[in-house]
Amino acid sequence: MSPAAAADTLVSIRDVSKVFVTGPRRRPRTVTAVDSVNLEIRRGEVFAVIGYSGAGKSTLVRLINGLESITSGTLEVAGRRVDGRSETQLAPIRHDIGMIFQQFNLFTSRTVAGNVEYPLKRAGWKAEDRRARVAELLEFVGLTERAGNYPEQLSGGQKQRVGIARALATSPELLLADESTSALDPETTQEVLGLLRRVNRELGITIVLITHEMDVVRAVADRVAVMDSGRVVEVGTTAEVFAHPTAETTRKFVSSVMRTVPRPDELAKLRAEHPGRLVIVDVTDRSRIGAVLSDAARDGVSFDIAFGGISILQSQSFGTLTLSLTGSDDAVSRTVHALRAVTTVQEVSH
Ligand SMILES: Nc1ncnc2c1ncn2[C@@H]1O[C@H](COP(=O)(O)OP(=O)(O)OP(=O)(O)O)[C@@H](O)[C@H]1O
Repeated sequence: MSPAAAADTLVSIRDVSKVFVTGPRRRPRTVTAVDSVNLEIRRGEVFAVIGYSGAGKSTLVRLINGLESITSGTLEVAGRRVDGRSETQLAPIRHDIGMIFQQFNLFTSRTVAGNVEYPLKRAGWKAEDRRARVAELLEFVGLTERAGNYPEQLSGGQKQRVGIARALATSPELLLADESTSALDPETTQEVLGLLRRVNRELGITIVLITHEMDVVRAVADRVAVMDSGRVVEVGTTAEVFAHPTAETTRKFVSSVMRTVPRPDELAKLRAEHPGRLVIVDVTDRSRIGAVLSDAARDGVSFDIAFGGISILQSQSFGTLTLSLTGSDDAVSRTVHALRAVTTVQEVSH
């Protein structure tokens, strides 16, 4: 790795595995929760880890802050080794890492201010400094008025905002968010995601966010890793992964929020309705499909849009269109050829 790349990396995960041993001592069973994972998480990014239940997401995140011990491999946060450290050695590293949880994990017997103040007390801050810091944090998350309330008096979204304020108290460089919006309704989810975006942009804090919802990835993540059975099966910018998912699991996730390609049963129906040659074309900012189709019209080829969808993600257009092309065989072939020159074309066989 070049020194510049190293400076950019906040979390470096190299060939990391975690094996749990469960069951009775006579017949132990092993579960490889994280399997030979390699990831570099860059300073300042929002990095999402997505996967179905049991994929190993929570375990991976718990390895990052040393809540679980690493079975093999090396893991560094801000250049400091996390693997093979004692609890005492982990303390200063954890100081740099905040964490928020699905069930908020607030102290029910402490007020909102008391919850946010807690890590400052542990870090040995003076009462006066603690008061000022708590006020600043509550203002940032918009809960100044709620300082004296107890968690049970708050909505789910407000509780998570307290969780965020508490996690930020000691100014960590990294925030780990484990299914931080899964217990919330869609509107509150958007509100909490908006706050996480501010944490990232205004405070410059790197965020590693675990989720099983592709909508959450789309809303906030710069890059995403897809996990399946303990392995990272795909990693890329959110736009790349949405536009060109390669792993089967990723395709399923993307189609859960974006379905621009017809299913096989829908294709049969489209074929029956559209007598022309059916092709599925990728639409991106660079593909000049409109220009090709205008030329095709001059060549006697007409087209119908049978299926499709185009969306914008991280300011880039992406999607697909299923086109039905009609005209002489030669002219239609010329059009398909011209489309291939500007984008990816998938022929739908008859
Ligand atoms: N403490 C543990 N002891 C034994 N097995 C565990 C332990 N923690 C996790 N596992 C197993 O490791 C695998 C990965 O679990 P993990 O919780 O990391 O997945 P996940 O993707 O976060 O799923 P979820 O979204 O349901 O939390 C699962 O098979 C799980 O049963």
